[in-house]
Amino acid sequence: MPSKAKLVRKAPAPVSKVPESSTSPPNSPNWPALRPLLPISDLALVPLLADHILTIPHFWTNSLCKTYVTFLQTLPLVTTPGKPKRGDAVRVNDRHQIDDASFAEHLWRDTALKSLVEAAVIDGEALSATAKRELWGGEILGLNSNIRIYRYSKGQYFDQHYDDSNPLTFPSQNSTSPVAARTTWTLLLYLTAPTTGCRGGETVFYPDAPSKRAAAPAPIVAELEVGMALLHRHGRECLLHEGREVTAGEKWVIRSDLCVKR
Ligand SMILES: O=C(O)CCC(=O)C(=O)O
Ligand SMILES: [Fe+2]
Repeated sequence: MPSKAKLVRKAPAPVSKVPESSTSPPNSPNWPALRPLLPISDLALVPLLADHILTIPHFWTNSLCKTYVTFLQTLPLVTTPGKPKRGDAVRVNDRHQIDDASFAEHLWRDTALKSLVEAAVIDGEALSATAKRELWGGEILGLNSNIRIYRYSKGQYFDQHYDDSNPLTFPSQNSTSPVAARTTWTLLLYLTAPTTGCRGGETVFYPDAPSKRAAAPAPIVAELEVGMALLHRHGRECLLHEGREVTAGEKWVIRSDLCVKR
């Protein structure tokens, strides 16, 4: 007979999840914990186009991205209906959209995002309070609770478009009444890249020509990198942009927006 000790099974290690809060919707997914992450000292805002496009390489680690792709595959994704509404860009991908203020808050506070955005050190220079307000479009509150998950498979893409700034109400930290807010920058977090077998899918920006007669500047290509976050200004100052067609593998993206006080 086996000894008692041998029969005692080790309890499975608890899977730590993003803790639920009162701001989780009833159908909130069981988001995996946001770790491992690199220390903030290893991360920085890197301009791709000054004042318009900033990236944070290695914002999420490869292993966290892998955990998320596995998890996100279990969510119900909706394939874009073939014909867009009038005025809407052609988006051909599979999407899961959820209003989840709790997850948005974790993505903001439990990662380096809040610190990097609030510190706004760009090219080694810390912006003044005024320059920060100008850059972010106001007093920063956090991330839009409207979380969008995109999966692009071979042949899928997001055609050229501009992202709108949207008015919304933001859950308040210290008072019960929500704060009037608006979105000012798009956040894209890439979970896959050529290193995971995804080809194509780059986000490409088309800056306006400086004058009618001037030639259009060269497009700016954000190459996919696993765990890289990209922020770009949207609303009135949004650059025309697209998600190029994926030609192999899958492109996975988490999208939210930076919100400021209205
Ligand atoms: O997937 C991309 O690269 C672009 C996504 C995008 O433009 C959007 O969500 O508005
Ligand atoms: Fe967009």
